[in-house]
Amino acid sequence: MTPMDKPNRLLLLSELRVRDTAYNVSLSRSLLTWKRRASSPVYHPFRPMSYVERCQQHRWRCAAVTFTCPDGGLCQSWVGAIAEQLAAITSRPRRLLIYINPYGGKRQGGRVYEQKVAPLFAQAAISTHVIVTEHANHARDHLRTDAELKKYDGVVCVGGDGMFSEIVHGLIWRTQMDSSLDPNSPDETLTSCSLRIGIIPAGSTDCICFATVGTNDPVTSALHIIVGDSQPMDVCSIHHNNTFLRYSVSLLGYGFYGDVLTDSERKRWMGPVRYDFSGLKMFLTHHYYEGTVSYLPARGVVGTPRDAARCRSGCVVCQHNGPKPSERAEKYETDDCGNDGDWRTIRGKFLAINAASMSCACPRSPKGLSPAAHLADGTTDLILVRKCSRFDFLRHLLRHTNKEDQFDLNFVEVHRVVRFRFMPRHCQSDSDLELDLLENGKRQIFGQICRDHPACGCAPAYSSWNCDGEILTHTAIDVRVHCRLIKLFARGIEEPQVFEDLTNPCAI
Ligand SMILES: CCCCCCCCCCCCC/C=C/[C@@H](O)[C@H](COP(=O)(O)O)NC(=O)CCCCC
Ligand SMILES: Nc1ncnc2c1ncn2[C@@H]1O[C@H](COP(=O)(O)OP(=O)(O)O)[C@@H](O)[C@H]1O
Ligand SMILES: [Ca+2]
Repeated sequence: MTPMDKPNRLLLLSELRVRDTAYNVSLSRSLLTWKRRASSPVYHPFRPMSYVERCQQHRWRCAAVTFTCPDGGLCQSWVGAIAEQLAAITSRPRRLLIYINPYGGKRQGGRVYEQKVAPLFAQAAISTHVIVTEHANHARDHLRTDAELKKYDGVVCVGGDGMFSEIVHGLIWRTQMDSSLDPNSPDETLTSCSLRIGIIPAGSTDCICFATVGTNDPVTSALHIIVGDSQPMDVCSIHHNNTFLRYSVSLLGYGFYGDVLTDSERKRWMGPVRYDFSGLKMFLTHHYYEGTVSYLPARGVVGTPRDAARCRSGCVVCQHNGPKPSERAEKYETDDCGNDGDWRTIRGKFLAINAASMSCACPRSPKGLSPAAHLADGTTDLILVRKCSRFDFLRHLLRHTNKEDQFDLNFVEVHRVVRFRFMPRHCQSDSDLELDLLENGKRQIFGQICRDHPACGCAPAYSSWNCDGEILTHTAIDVRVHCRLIKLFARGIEEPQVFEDLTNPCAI
């Protein structure tokens, strides 16, 4: 049962007991509730029943309750009715394909799964096929070609954002091949994946889990999978010269976040703390990059990146803007009869160019890179941080960790877009290239040396794109949002008031 569901028809209402305390217990379709009352006689025990209990900070736990009642027949009616209701819920997965990355985060993926998740899946009678990956892209390639997807109700990854990205790439690719679509065409309207994806967080940032559930807790994620939650999510496709490069669901970042990622990969032995070291180093290095950003603003959508409202469970903005706002991109281009359409262009020197297709909230930044971004509205928030002083950049970064608005600075701008392109300055045209050849050549040579010597002032001409934690091989890219291309076993972050009056909502 999701909090958005309407109250269901009442199926059973009885006075039952838990130990010596009497309760009015009611069962409606998939919702079991009990309220304390004063009462008496001899009671027959049911067998213990598991249910989901909400705890602090969006965590869920599995709890058990044993009811007793005065009459054996009534007891049977209750047990039968509950079993019948649970069997009737078709959204709950019965068979899952699970990939464990033993290499991500603190290298605890296997242990986390065996100790915290497998017992819950067994208790919920979910059958599993578990694959521990042996190398990078093992899960992606298995999903692309080998996996018998018809046998499963969902795919689960145990790992970080990089591991999730592998699953997304495998599933989207397979779905497009099955639909005879060409992933190399940036203008193709892609087919949404039917299988839902579950994330058991065991990586370094785990931003996709945090931003869709509200916490990075393996047990909570396992329970969202068991109750069969579903959260659609936007996906950006990234192309270079009509060649497909990658998909992105969270952060696509050039400049600061690209440099942090490139530097941190060399420090993977440090575990998740590598990002703090590389973050500090890249902040001190203070490289900026020149280039041109063009974008198509999102039109006809409700919501802006500066809204106070947040994307939460049952988000009305996502409901309003879906299901296919990404098609607006094509509409703009054709409406304007070959002109530039509604494309806007900005040239400049940037410390960071970030596209956040969701808030990108994570433990390092609980409100995220773009706090008002939406999971399933068909848009991405394009954040441009222009060249500024170190002090000002620090002010901007620190605002990711407190209540102040990180966009309320004169060197930062944010646009809600459906498509954008980036061209680094030195790729712009042959004449530009000739003019800059000498200078650029020097910079390239010194850039290599000077990465580790920020004081000498020589900056590299190019950064890399950080695409959900993976480094992109190209800098000039064409990015397009595909509305609701995938679905997660999640429901979005719940507002506290959603569950204050639903204390015992889900039987397992
Ligand atoms: C001086 C105070 C600085 C505070 C800056 C805080 C800003 C943090 C924003 C973090 C956004 C993270 C977006 C998520 C990116 C992940 O996809 C990616 C890979 O994750 P995983 O595979 O689980 O390792 N993580 C990163 O790129 C790390 C960025 C860290 C930046 C400091
Ligand atoms: N068995 C493996 N050995 C090495 N790398 C792997 C393996 N399985 C997956 N990977 C790769 O590990 C990288 C990091 O994975 P991820 O789960 O995101 O951890 P982290 O959050 O620590 O980056 C991803 O690029 C993924 O493709
Ligand atoms: Ca979005």
